[in-house]
Amino acid sequence: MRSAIPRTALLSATRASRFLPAYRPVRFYSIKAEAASHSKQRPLDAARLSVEETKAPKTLSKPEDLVFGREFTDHMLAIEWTKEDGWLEPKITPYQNLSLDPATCVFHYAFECFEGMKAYKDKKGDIRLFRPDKNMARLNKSAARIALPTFEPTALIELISKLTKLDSRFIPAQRGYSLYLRPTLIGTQSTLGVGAPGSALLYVIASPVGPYYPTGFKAVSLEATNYAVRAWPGGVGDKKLGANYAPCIVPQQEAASRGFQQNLWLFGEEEYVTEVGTMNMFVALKDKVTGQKELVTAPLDGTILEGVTRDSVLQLARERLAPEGWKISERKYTMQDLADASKEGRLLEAFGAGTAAIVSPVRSISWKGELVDCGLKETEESGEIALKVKEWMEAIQYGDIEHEWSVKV
Ligand SMILES: Cc1ncc(COP(=O)(O)O)c(C=O)c1O
Repeated sequence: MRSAIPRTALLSATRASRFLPAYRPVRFYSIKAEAASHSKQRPLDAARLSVEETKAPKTLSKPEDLVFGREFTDHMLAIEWTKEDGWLEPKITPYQNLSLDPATCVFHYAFECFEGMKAYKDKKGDIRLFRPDKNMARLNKSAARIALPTFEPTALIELISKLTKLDSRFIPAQRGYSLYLRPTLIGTQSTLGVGAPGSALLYVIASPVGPYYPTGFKAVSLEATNYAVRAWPGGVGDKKLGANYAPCIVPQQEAASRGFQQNLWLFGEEEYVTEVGTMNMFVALKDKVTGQKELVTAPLDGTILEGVTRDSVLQLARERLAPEGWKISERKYTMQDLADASKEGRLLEAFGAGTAAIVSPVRSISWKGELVDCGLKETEESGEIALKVKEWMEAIQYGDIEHEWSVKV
C-alpha cells in the first residue's frame, strides 16, 4: 500500500528518540521557545508545498445523502515536524491511510489535538473559510498544552485554502451545505517513554456535510449531568484535545437511553451550567425585578471550550441586540437559576452554539427529576434569538454580505 507520510514519520521519530530523555516533565508553553533555540528548526512554510493529485477521483454523493463525517474528499494535507528540523515540506496527496508504529505515542498517551472548521461556497461559486484565524489560534493553544509543536497560523491557513480549492467540487452549492475541515495534530514518536514527542504530524482532511437540520430546526431536549465532570479549573477542558471527548460518550449514552438528545455539563456543588456535548450554551432570561432581557453564556474560565461560534454570537449580539435593549453577559449561572426563571416564566429561550449546527434550540432540560421548560411553545422549534443568530451567521458564512470573518480562498 502506498503511504507517503508514514515512513519518514517513523524515521524521524527514531532519530529524535536517540537524544530525547526517556521522561521529561511537560513544560506547557515551552515549544516556541525551544523551537527558537534550535537554529536549524524551520517554520511552517506554505511555499514548500508539493501537490500530488489523485489519479482516481471519487464519485460525488448526492448532497441529500451526505452523513456528517462519513465521506472524505480526494486529497489530504500532511506536514511532518521533527525536533531537529522543525516543519518539513507540506504535502497534498491523495487521501490515504496513515501507517504508524504500534508504539507511536499518540496511541498510548493521547498526544492529539484537532480543530473543526468549515468552508462554504457562495452564490458566485467562490470558496470562503469562516474565521480560520480563530481555529488556528485555538489549535496552537491546544498543541502547546500537550507539548506538540506550534506553527505559523497564516501558513496553515494558506495550505488549507489550497486543499479546499483543489477539492472544491465536493462542496455542494446549495445553502446549508459546506466542507467540514479537520486539522489534526498528533505526536508520532515511537516510544513508550512518557515525554514530549520528538516528532509530530499535522494533517488536514475534509468532509462534505449537509445542513444539521435538513427540514428546519428541531428543538432538542437535554439531560443535566451532575454525576460526572467534563472539565475543571486548571484542567484542559478549554483545549480541543481528543482526550476530552472519549470520556464524554458514556454520560451522553446515559442521557440518550432516557430519551434526551444531548447531555448538559454542570460543574461544582453550585451546579453551574457549562456547555452541551460539542456546543456552548446560551440562555435568554428576563430579570425578576427589572424585567431587563439578558442573553447569557458561561464565562471563559477554563472549563468550557472557547467556541468560535460562541464568540461570533456574542459579537453579533453586542452589535445587533444590545441596541434593542438586550444585556449581553458572559457570567456564571446555575441550573437552579434556570429552573427558577422557567417556573416564573422568565426563561425566554435556550440554545447551543457550535460549528456543526450553528445554533441548536433547546426545548427542555431534565434536572433532578424535573423537566425545566426552556420557553418554547409546543408548536415552536426555535426561539426568536436562535433564529436570528442562524440567519446572521449564514449571511456571513455564505458571503451574502461581505464581512471580515468570511475569508475567500
Ligand atoms: C466541547 C465543545 N464545546 C463547544 C464547541 C463549539 O465550538 P465551535 O463554535 O468552535 O465549533 C465544540 C465544537 O467544536 C466543542 O467540541
